[in-house]
Amino acid sequence: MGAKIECYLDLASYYSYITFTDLAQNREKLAANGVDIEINPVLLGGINHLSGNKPPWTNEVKAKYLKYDSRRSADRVGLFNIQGPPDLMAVSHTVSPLRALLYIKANYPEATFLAAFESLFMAFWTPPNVNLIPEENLRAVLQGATEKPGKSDSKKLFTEDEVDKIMQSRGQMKDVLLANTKKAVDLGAFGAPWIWVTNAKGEQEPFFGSDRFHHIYKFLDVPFQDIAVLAPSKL
Ligand SMILES: N[C@@H](CCC(=O)N[C@@H](CS)C(=O)NCC(=O)O)C(=O)O
Repeated sequence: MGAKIECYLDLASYYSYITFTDLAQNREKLAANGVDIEINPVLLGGINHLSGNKPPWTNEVKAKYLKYDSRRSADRVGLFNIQGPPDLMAVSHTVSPLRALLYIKANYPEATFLAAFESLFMAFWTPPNVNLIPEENLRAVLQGATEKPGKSDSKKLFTEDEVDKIMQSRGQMKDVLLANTKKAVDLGAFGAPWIWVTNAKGEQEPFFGSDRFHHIYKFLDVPFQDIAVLAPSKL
């Protein structure tokens, strides 16, 4: 097995979106360094349940801090317009869109799966924050999804018939979503993004969070630029 980054991500996880965006920006260079990326949809609620954890924002003190940290993290990857839905708890049970993504992953090219994932992330986290639980909302986002997410003038990802098929067939992916979620927990997950990395020597380690890429790249032994203080710039 070659070097690989396997990510376990939920649409309702803010830091999963940051991770997804960061990896999209580095995907080509990682491939050039012999590192494959695989994105696995999981239900964060299931991970929390199975691992005995709770979303950090349910703790008032953490929620206060996360206001700063989430904005800084989004700025770092260029997502300047995202914010949590006001009713995050109510819209977090993303089983239906995650199953749709799993169906797309199993039946379409990787680029289509990635563009669909990004379109759903964008809809969920960009005001006015689409609630993806009602069937008609999910259908509308898939219908509007394009090859370049956010650019309505680029080619549509799916025809109306294809959206119908995805909507009708997503129930088939029930067990796959469950298996992915359990697998993440078996790999040690207590939250998302959970990132399981295999290096060229075949060694494997887990990483938690969108802010661990310096550790991941060191473990993978790929060249990267680490955080370093520079001398003050001269005028
Ligand atoms: N420091 C991490 C935080 C990641 C994080 O808080 N993820 C949430 C979901 S969006 C979670 O599952 N947290 C579980 C925990 O903190 O125990 C990052 O920057 O990505």
